[in-house]
Amino acid sequence: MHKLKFAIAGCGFLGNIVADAWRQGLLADYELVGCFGRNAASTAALADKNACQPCATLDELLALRPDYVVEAASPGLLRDIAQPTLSAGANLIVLSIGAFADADFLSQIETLARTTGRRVHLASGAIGGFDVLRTAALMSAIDAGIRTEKGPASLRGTPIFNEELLTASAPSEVFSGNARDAIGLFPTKVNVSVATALATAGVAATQVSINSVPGFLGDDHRIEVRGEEVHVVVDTYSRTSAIAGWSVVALMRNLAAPIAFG
Ligand SMILES: NC(=O)C1=CN([C@@H]2O[C@H](COP(=O)(O)OP(=O)(O)OC[C@H]3O[C@@H](n4cnc5c(N)ncnc54)[C@H](O)[C@@H]3O)[C@@H](O)[C@H]2O)C=CC1
Ligand SMILES: O=C([O-])CC(=O)C(=O)O
Repeated sequence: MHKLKFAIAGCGFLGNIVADAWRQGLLADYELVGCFGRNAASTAALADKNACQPCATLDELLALRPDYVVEAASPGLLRDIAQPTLSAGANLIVLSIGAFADADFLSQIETLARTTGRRVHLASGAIGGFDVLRTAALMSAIDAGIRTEKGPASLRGTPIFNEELLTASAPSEVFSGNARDAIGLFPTKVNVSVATALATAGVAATQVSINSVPGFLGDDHRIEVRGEEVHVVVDTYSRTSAIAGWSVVALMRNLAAPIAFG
């Protein structure tokens, strides 16, 4: 059977979930040909475990002629690899969707995807329901928003963090604004808000509320869209971000399936 070739860019937590799923036989239509990352040890570890090629550069990875490159690294890496990947004839599967809050970058990649005949697939990540969200957005003007709850410790390292959040007894809203400002403040923590915005009202008009909830473990993302005839709520709780890696596995299965969703 002819297999589609895929490669992984970013050999951390989520990249390994995809590779592990492949090794366990859940991506039977694919061959994992290589992986790439800036951390040589984690790149070598993923390659060893999966008997694929460890690559020190994107060029090395693209020389393996993958049909799909799975980006599981960072918004910065997505910016670096999107153009060369499409130009080399590969399709992209993206987790660091926040990079597409930049309208110029988004439009440049959209144009390139059209001219190369390749596609960029946005993984559902830690949320979902893009089908019904996109449908609702077509039907009438909509109000769209996403309310995220996180434990205070997971906000450490962000500009809004302070130690008092750790001892607070009540939930508090630590950010309220639009999706563009949210990803600017939390570049690796709210890809979900940009994904929601791209599926609904756009990054300027999609409301984002981020809440610190004492004692909360994991993330809860509640997306709500109201139109003239429809009211959609998509609420996803996940104890860890593993769901985002698994969403790539589900997406890849759909891409290769004879009977597909969407
Ligand atoms: N769409 C969604 O719902 C979600 C998206 N994400 C995003 O997925 C991405 C991956 O997340 P994790 O696997 O948890 O991160 P991680 O930190 O465990 O792994 C990322 C790997 O990519 C490598 N990397 C990062 N930037 C790089 C660069 N510029 N060049 C080469 N290698 C680079 C790192 O060395 C690391 O090995 C992140 O951008 C994260 O924000 C995470 C959770 C949900
Ligand atoms: O894992 C999550 O719940 C969300 C997340 O990190 C992101 O959107 O980047």
